Amino acid sequence: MSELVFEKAADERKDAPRGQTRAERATVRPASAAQKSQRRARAPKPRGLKIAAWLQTFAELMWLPQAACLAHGIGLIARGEGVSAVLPLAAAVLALGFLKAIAERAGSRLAYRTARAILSEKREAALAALSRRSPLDTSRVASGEAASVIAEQAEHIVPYLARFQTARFKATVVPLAILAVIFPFSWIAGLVLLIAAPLIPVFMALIGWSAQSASEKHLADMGTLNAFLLDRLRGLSTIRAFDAVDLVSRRLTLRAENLRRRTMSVLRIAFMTSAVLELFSALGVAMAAAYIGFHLLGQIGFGAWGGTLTLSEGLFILLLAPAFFDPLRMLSSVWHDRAAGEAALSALDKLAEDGLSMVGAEKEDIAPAKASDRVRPVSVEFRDLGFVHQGSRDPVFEGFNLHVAPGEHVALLGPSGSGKSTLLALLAGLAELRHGRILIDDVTLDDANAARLRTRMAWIGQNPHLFAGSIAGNIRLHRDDISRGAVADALKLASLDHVAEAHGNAMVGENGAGLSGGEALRLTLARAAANRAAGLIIADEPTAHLDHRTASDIAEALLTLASGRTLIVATHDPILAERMDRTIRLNADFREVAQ
Ligand SMILES: Nc1ncnc2c1ncn2[C@@H]1O[C@H](COP(=O)(O)OP(=O)(O)OP(=O)(O)O)[C@@H](O)[C@H]1O
Repeated sequence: MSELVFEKAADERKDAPRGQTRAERATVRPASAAQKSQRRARAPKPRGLKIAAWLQTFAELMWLPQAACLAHGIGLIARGEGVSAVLPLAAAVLALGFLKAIAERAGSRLAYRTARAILSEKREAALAALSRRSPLDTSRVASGEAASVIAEQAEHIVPYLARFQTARFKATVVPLAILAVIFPFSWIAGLVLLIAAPLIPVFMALIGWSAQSASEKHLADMGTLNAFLLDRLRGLSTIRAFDAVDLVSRRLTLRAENLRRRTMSVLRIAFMTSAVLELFSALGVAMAAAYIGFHLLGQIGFGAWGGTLTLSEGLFILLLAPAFFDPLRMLSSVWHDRAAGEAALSALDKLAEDGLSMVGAEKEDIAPAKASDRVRPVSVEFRDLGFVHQGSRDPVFEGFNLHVAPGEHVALLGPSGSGKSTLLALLAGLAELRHGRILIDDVTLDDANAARLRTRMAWIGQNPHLFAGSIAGNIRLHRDDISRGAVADALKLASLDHVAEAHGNAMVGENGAGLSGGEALRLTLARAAANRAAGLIIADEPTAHLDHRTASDIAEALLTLASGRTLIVATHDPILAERMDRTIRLNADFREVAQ
């Protein structure tokens, strides 16, 4: 039944609002304050990230004992001690360095692995939600937009989780630990750092507000440009046919220029953030160094709790001062990961939301039909059917009844909008009924049975979506259980074997480029034929937009395919309808059925 979903997805373009395709709309829009706080609440913090943050913080803290050993060693050398006194300290510095490197590496690996696992989970959830959604759901995200979010923007989550979250934790713990170590030696050096430090977050927050909005606008523009490109590439032949290539390329240039300006403003803010940070950290370190220098020279006597700092103590403070600012500098360098990461998380979460679901969408892991399965025609019954489209007030069906016997071939006729396609979609379980039941071989099409029943159906759509690839690949559609022989039989049945031979291993282009309209339809017939267990063929206007000769060829192939199977076909074609066992005429008021 997967082909049914694929083909309906291709029809989604007609659901886009007028004047602007959904693909054209921005993928990530600047968020309101409420949305932002919601997002922050959603940022995942699993155990792996917490452990990674602790490991990296531990690695950073290793500098404290290293600095102590270095300062003490230099103090010993200054006092004229021999190399033997310094050697154990040098060994300790080396050993601590190893420990630091190991902890740093383990922390980074764990952080990246966890972030990638979260990304995969989020991607899977988004894809699962998309596959559960009914093709009738008009609020479904456009394919271009979904592809851009899942494939490209989602990658921003990794640096956000792996770098920003751990950097933030380090920036909270490490400066406090360093202050706690410096204060017992000199309250004045601690005070200098304590005063310089908060200025950094304050300035970063001030700059961060504009950075956040600039980043979001940048991402939104990137999404719009992606969606615009994808949409226009898909419609390239239409653009050429209407001689609009120049106009479209001018619009593209305009959008690219907008994106360039946005990128520059994000970069400007990024440079400003790091300049401010460097300034304050340099000032902080310089002031601490000036105090220590003058204190050691005896020019400033206070600030060491009434005592005097030794050379080792002074050096120790001097070595720690830059390390005090390091985590803050790191945090600023990954500051921009946050905006992009949170926007990507929110876009993925939006995709993972459930909309109008197919019946039994949760149970898609049903074993496919085996080659040995024999085709068995099925009976179909619509009993007191009531259905209203999402967002619509007028019911399409109200008290509709119809029985189709096993092996019967039925045509649904009726004016445009009378509900033919809707009836076929309901039969395939693409939407929940308002009331009534659909029985297939006396089994109710409900959440428990729909997935299994769908394996016994084959769908032939009006606008079959053909994927770029070989003809055989397009028939098989990743259904590995379909053998080469089955593909050859299906091609023969759809009278497509000579076309397949002529094509050889040549690829069919996107949307069936390289095949005629009739051949593309035959390919859909072959897809249905390859499903050996399909006892029910559902065909939605298979001969629409075809010339008389091709239409009659397709009708012939359809009848061959449907022999020994139940066939329900929606059509406007009286010649095709005539060849069916029975014709059902749906009235325009959607209620009555005339036979
Ligand atoms: N996804 C949808 N959401 C809301 N309303 C819909 C949706 N699809 C169809 N409709 C509406 O339901 C009614 C029946 O549409 P349907 O496509 O079933 O008619 P049809 O008989 O197949 O028409 P046609 O012969 O032109 O294909 C129409 O009024 C249509 O506007």
